[in-house]
Amino acid sequence: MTIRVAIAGARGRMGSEAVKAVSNKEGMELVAALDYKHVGDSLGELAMFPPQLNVPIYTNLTQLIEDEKPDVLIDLTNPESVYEHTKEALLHNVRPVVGTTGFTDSQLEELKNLSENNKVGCIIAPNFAIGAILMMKFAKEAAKYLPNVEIIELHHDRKLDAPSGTGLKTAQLIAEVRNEQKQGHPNEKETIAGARGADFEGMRIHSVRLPGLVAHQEVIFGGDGQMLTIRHDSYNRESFMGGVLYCVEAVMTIEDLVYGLENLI
Ligand SMILES: NC(=O)C1=CN([C@@H]2O[C@H](COP(=O)(O)OP(=O)(O)OC[C@H]3O[C@@H](n4cnc5c(N)ncnc54)[C@H](O)[C@@H]3O)[C@@H](O)[C@H]2O)C=CC1
Ligand SMILES: O=C(O)C1=N[C@H](C(=O)O)C[C@H](O)C1
Repeated sequence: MTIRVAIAGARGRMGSEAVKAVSNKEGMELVAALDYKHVGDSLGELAMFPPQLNVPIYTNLTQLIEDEKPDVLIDLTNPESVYEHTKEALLHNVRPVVGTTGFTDSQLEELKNLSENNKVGCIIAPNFAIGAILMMKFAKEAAKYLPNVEIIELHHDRKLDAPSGTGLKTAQLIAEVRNEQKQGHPNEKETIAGARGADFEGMRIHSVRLPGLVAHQEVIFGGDGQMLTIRHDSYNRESFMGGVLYCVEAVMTIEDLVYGLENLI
């Protein structure tokens, strides 16, 4: 069976890479793109894609679903749009594979309920790169033995959300095995607000944004006379595509919402 795939955010940094990956994947057909420009055009009319890419661009998701009947919607848009897209897809029995970050806890909860009640599979993956998944798994394991930990995530300066979805997910996984604890000196004071980073159950998350970066993270553990650093680097967006294609296949086999690829591999 060929999986009919639509991509929201197809003109973006991740979306355009996903267009290439899905178009070249046997067993998948790219049937439509959603973006908020170029309605009625096909992707092949845009300079960034090969002219033979005859895939219609929609600006309205409901219309896209009605016309093109995708099995899967890959969302690579932005924190403002992703929740509505995912909900809309689930309500129309289209299975979302979501890479976009920036969900609130209540949005995740609501989508989980919707996915389970409608028995429509959904994968929300803050990071599709296998190395990043392993970094998170190893960090969770290390935190059982070294509970003093800080996260430094580093990204390109076009990124909208901070901390990154990966930084947040790493902190959530560590919190599953670590009791909440305040780190640093009990009387420490910030003389410039934010100097100690964001506080997640006493764990500090620091967000660096610079041109030249793609997506990088260090999880640093301190112990008596020792330090452990677990680091992952994505040097390009191809690094995420194996995970994207894996999720498109996997989402066809599940009937609930999976948050994080570490739950599937
Ligand atoms: N899960 C993962 O492994 C990864 C996730 N990301 C996430 O993917 C998202 C996209 O990242 P980039 O590609 O760097 O961003 P980008 O800004 O390059 O692309 C976003 C695209 O979405 C489109 N868009 C925005 N609102 C829309 C709407 N309402 N309807 C349709 N299209 C809309 C924009 O026109 C643009 O083409 C971000 O949330 C980022 O954090 C990025 C890299 C890896
Ligand atoms: O915006 C990005 O680029 C990335 N976003 C995701 C995140 O917020 O963790 C995944 C990856 O780090 C790249």
